[in-house]
Amino acid sequence: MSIADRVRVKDVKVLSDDWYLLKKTVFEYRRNDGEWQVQSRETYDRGNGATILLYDPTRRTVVLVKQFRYPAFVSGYDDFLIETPAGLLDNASPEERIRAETEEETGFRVRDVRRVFEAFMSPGAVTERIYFFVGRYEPSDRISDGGGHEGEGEDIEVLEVGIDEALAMVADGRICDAKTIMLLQYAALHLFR
Ligand SMILES: Nc1nc2c(ncn2[C@@H]2O[C@H](COP(=O)(O)OP(=O)(O)O[C@H]3O[C@H](CO)[C@@H](O)[C@H](O)[C@@H]3O)[C@@H](O)[C@H]2O)c(=O)[nH]1
Ligand SMILES: [Mg+2]
Repeated sequence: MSIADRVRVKDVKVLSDDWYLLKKTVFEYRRNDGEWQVQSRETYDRGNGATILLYDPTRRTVVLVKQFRYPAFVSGYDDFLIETPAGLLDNASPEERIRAETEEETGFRVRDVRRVFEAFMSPGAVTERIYFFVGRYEPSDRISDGGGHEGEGEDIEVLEVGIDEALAMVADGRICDAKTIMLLQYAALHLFR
């Protein structure tokens, strides 16, 4: 049996269809006890995304990006956010997208990338699934400054940080972005010994 057999959509209202899409859906859900219950949920659809940890196991470093994030700012965070490079898929495959995005944001040309897991980041409200990658780099792989698209408002600083320092930044809160914490912990477990 599929979950689809337990959901009957009754009504879908588009609340906002601007940069991304916000809908309110009324549906019936069949509970574990067999009762059908009417529920209403808002879903915010920005498509799916991809993110990558570039790591150099020889020099024990990783590449991160630092940028202004308005939603974090309005949530009371008065600093730039330090993150792994990431981007929305925009109909491309996750691997295709992460290669292009890494180059745009960091200036590093990526060689081999490896998909390590995928995750819903906020499944109570946001439809987005993020595909997580890791890839090795060397200093000579840097072919431009990166920085993102100025015309789209991107103003990205590229950081190269030692893995131990990056993990210390997670511990003391200087890194507080979920995808970044997930990839750094993956790196501590599997990429750096
Ligand atoms: N005009 C306008 N531009 C927007 C809006 N929202 C985003 N943008 C612009 O759309 C572009 C999206 O850039 P990407 O690099 O593709 O995405 P991202 O913002 O880095 O998002 C990545 O990280 C997010 C946070 O972790 C992820 O949620 C997302 O999936 C992705 O991985 C950026 O230039 C951003 O400024 C908006 O409401 N209005
Ligand atoms: Mg981005």
